[in-house]
Amino acid sequence: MADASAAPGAAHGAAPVAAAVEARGLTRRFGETVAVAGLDLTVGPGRVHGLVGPNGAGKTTLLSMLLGLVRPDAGTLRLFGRTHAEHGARARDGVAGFVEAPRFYPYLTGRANLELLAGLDGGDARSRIASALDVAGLGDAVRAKVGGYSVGMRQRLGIAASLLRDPRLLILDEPTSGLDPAGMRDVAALVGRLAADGVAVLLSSHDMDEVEDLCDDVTILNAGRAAFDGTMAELRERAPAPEFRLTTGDDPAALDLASGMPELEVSQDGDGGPLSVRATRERLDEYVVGLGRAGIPVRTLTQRTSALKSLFFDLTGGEPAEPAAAPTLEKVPG
Ligand SMILES: Nc1ncnc2c1ncn2[C@@H]1O[C@H](COP(=O)(O)OP(=O)(O)OP(=O)(O)O)[C@@H](O)[C@H]1O
Repeated sequence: MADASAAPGAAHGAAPVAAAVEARGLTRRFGETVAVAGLDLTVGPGRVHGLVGPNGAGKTTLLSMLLGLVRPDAGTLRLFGRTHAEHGARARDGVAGFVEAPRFYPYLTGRANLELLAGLDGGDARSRIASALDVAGLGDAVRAKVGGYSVGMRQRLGIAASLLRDPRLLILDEPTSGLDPAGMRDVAALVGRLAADGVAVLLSSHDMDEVEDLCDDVTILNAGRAAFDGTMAELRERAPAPEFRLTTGDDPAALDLASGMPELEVSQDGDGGPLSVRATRERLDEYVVGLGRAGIPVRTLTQRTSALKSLFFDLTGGEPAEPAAAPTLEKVPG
C-alpha cells in the first residue's frame, strides 16, 4: 500500500497534512446484508484512487457514506482529519461529488441548475460557475434544458456542480459512464489536472482498463471488503499473465511445441475450441514465431483478458460491475 496518507512537507518538518479520507473498520448493513464490512481506506491529497468491484460489492454505499448520504453503522471516518461526531456538517467542508447519476431539475437549463446550486452553497460558488462549466466542457448545452441531456451531458454537469464547491476531495461514481471516447479523455484530463493541484479524487468505475489509466491507487471491493488495496504499480506486479485465444491449423502440434517452452501455458477445452494461451507478451511472441518456424499456421490470435482483468477475476471471482444504466453516447442537445 502506498503511504498515501504521508503528508507532503512532513519530511521537511512542516505540520502533517491530514489524509483526505481515512476510514477504519467502516461498516454499513442493510437488514441482513453487510454492504460494507469493516473497510479500511486511505486517500491522500493529490491521489487519484479507483474503486472497482462486481455489482453489489459496496461501492455506492461506501461513496454515499463519504458524502454523508448514508450513516456508517460502525467504524471511524475522517475527512481531512474531521469526523462527523466532532465537527457535524463541517466534517464535509471541501468534499463534493455524486453517487449514481447526478440529479438536476429537468425543466431548467444546465446553467440555471448550477446557479440554483451556487445560491444554495453560498460563499463564492457563483464566481466559479463559468470556470466549472468550462472545465466540464458542456459547450452550448448549458443553455438547453437538462431534461434533454444525454447520460454523458448529465455526467459533465454533475462534475461542473461538484467543482462549484472548490473541492479538495472529489467523489465520482462512474464519472465516465455514458461518455464517448472524447468525453472519457476530457474526464481523464480533468481528473489529472485536479490531482496535480492537490485535489484527492476517489472514483468508482466498472472498467479496469480505465482505472489503470486514471488512478494512482486502487481498491478492489468484493462483498464489502477490500480484496486488494494498494498502488497501481503493486497491482500490476501481482497480475498474472494475460490470456489469449489462439486458433491454428494444427492444434496438437501447437500444444506439443508449447510443452517445451518456458513460462507458457497452453491448453484446450475438450470440445476442440480455440487454444487458451497464458503468457507475457514476450513469451507469446516467441511462441508465435516458433509456430511459424515449425510450419504451424496461426489463424487468429486475440487477447481475452488484460492482466489486470485476470487479476480482478482471481480476486473477486466475477466480472467488474456493469454500469447501472445502459450508457448512451453523449449528444449535445440542439
Ligand atoms: N438502500 C438499500 N437497501 C437495501 N439494500 C441495499 C441498499 N443499498 C445497497 N444495498 C445492498 O448492499 C449491497 C451493496 O450495494 P452497493 O449498491 O453499495 O454496491 P455497488 O458495488 O455499488 O453495486 P453496483 O455496481 O451494482 O452499483 C448490495 O447487496 C445491495 O443490494
